[in-house]
Amino acid sequence: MADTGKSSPHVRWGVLGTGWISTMFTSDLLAARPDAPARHTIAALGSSSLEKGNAFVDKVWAKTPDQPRPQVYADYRGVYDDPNVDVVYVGTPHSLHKQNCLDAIAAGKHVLCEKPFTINAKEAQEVVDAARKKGVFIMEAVWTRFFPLFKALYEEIHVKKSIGNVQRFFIDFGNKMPLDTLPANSRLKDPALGAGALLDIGVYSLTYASIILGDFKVGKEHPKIERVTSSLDIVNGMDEANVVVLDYAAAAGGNKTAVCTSTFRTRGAQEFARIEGSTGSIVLFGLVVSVPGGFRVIEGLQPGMGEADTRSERVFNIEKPEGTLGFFWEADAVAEDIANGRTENATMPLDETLRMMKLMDGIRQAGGLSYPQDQQ
Ligand SMILES: NC(=O)C1=CN([C@@H]2O[C@H](COP(=O)(O)OP(=O)(O)OC[C@H]3O[C@@H](n4cnc5c(N)ncnc54)[C@H](OP(=O)(O)O)[C@@H]3O)[C@@H](O)[C@H]2O)C=CC1
Ligand SMILES: O=C1OC[C@@H](O)[C@H](O)[C@H]1O
Repeated sequence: MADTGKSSPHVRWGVLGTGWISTMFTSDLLAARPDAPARHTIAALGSSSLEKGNAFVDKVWAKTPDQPRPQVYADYRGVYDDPNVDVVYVGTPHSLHKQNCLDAIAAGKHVLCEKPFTINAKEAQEVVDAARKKGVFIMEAVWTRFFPLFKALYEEIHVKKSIGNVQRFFIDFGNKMPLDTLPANSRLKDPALGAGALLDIGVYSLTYASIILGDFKVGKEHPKIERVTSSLDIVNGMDEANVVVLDYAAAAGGNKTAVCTSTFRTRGAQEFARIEGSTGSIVLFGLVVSVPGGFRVIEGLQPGMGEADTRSERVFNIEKPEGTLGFFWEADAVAEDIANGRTENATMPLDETLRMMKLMDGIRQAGGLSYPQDQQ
């Protein structure tokens, strides 16, 4: 079991998959962080082959050779059955998440599963039910929620009330993908693997909108969304781009609208989102939507013609250790939860995952986008 001593919690991870996200997640956990609130060991790695697994370890551990190397397995079963693994990290394509989670749960492991949690809400419910029955911890890895950005935004919007009542929110996640040259079996192109902008990156735009317009409330506490309007641009069985408008009437203050877009066709701007309030606005910026860098608070409204400009501006920048992306924040939260015997995380509870999956199911249904898994 995870170390529950009084010192900082320590968890031993078993990673599934050797792709892009497993590389980034693992590198962040191995990076030196002197003030880290939790300790992480990568105890095991599951891959489709020993060759791939060992090549992954050689590459990822090159910068931190003193960190213990994991046991490498030529399948995922080895990770589920490894007694040195406390929590399984699912870094495989979306369509595999359900089975990987169910297998890890059946083996009694805690789970952190990449976003989107599953292909649809039905699959998500199956996994949630299994985890609850087994009594293990499970969370969807919506890592951006764990950035200090949202705590700082809460302070600005709800404590300092720097921009008055929030009225509108605009966000765009543009992530240009080389769709013409990617192989047909790429997870970004193959509908059977859950390809499409909504599930891959639209989930972030919807997450930000939910947090900002939903008064930072998750799961069953989340205010009702009065109307969802959307348009999916579907090519070869997947949405290459989408637009979703969320109208909230029941949020505090009422009548708030979010315009959320995501696309695989172009790279979005560095200033990716804007929160408009009755007395000011906040502009969010960063590398990409999933890796925010901070925000600018603009107190005061844009002057009208002939009016003096009385606005003032402040900037909040997110600090993190050199060379890291910020995956350690969600990993630390998982470690804290497991060490304290919790089976869900308060920032990203299972009801919030189910709510988001249902929201995306509805958007896909309205736009005529279905995956093979929807028929099962
Ligand atoms: N939080 C974040 O910022 C990000 C999250 N993600 C999420 O992580 C998941 C994986 O994405 P990403 O790492 O980009 O994907 P990759 O294609 O780069 O890697 C996926 C890995 O999964 C394993 N795998 C198992 N079955 C298959 C299959 N049928 N086809 C392809 N790979 C398979 C492979 O590892 P092996 O052969 O070693 O088993 C492969 O390397 C997705 O669900 C995505 O949404 C992705 C990027 C960023
Ligand atoms: O979660 C993600 O964020 C970054 C993107 O590059 C990636 O496709 C997506 O899965």
